[in-house]
Amino acid sequence: MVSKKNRIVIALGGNALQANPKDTTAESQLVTAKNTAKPIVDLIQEGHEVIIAHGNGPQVGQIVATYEGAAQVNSSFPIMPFPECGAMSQGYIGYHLQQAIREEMLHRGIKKSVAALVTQVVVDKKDPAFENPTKPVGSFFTEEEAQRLVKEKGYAMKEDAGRGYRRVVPSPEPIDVVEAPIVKTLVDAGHVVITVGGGGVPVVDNGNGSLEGVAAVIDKDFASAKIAEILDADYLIILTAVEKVSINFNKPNQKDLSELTIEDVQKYIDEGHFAPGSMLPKVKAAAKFVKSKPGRRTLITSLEKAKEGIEGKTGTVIIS
Ligand SMILES: Nc1ncnc2c1ncn2[C@@H]1O[C@H](COP(=O)(O)OP(=O)(O)O)[C@@H](O)[C@H]1O
Ligand SMILES: NC(=O)OP(=O)(O)O
Repeated sequence: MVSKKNRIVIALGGNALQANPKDTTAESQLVTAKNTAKPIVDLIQEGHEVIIAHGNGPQVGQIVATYEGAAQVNSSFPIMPFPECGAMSQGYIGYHLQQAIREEMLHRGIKKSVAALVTQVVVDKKDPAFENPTKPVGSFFTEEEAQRLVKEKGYAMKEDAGRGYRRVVPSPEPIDVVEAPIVKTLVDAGHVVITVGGGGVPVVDNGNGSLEGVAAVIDKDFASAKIAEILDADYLIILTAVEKVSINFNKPNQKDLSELTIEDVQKYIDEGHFAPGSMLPKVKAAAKFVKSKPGRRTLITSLEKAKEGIEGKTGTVIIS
């Protein structure tokens, strides 16, 4: 699929980075990051300019829950605001990715630097998403546990694509990436950049030159499409837990798709084939990026199949 030298934004799923939902330890995530680094460094080795974005749904939820748990044990322990937890998740995941990518590049004799940049993304404080939480964060719960959390903590809980119940938080649309000029400077200079982690820390512009963090989680697929547009990227590659996008997902008549036009995407969205909070934002972000300029393409595939997907052997390609 990717032949000549290109500028490529790779979006890594937060769930995909915690490959085993039963093992959400940092040690396990670092192992996944090391495996993830391989197909990323393949692209770097081929001479492509690579920018990495990543999700943080499970991780930010776990950070929030850790602070809440600590405050229950010791009331002098502060509750950490959501945007600060988002920034921590960027540091946590960015650290793993930069360590893994650096090591893989060193191993292959590639002399490049990699840096994770704490990135703020501007959202509209009047975005209707604030009234309707949709973004799943944190661990998966049974229906019973979810009902208890609604009662005890006032969380909004929703079923997540047949995998169990998760807390949901508002997910406003990304408008602008505050640090985009710095990302561009670093990429132009040949460095590998990890940015818009967790969709970026959501901030609103107060109109007086100051930015203020807000309690939300931006969808990293939309943030990735946004930074890809700003950087004039050729490709957006969304790596998640499934090899291909499907229609009739999880049903006996499930059909995996290899290629989708933006018209197909709209048709299947209208028919309700993509679960909100999981596959729906991916296909929407894919179509948005492809539509933004002729020649742009998006690939959606799994971390494990990334290499084959990039070689055009599997995955779902979205074209105009
Ligand atoms: N139509 C569909 N085709 C493929 N996967 C789907 C579909 N609808 C929902 N899904 C689910 O979406 C998941 C990807 O979303 P999610 O786990 O939120 O991604 P991320 O890797 O970005 O964290 C897949 O693993 C799958 O369980
Ligand atoms: N922020 C975000 O989109 O995270 P996930 O990829 O984990 O859903």
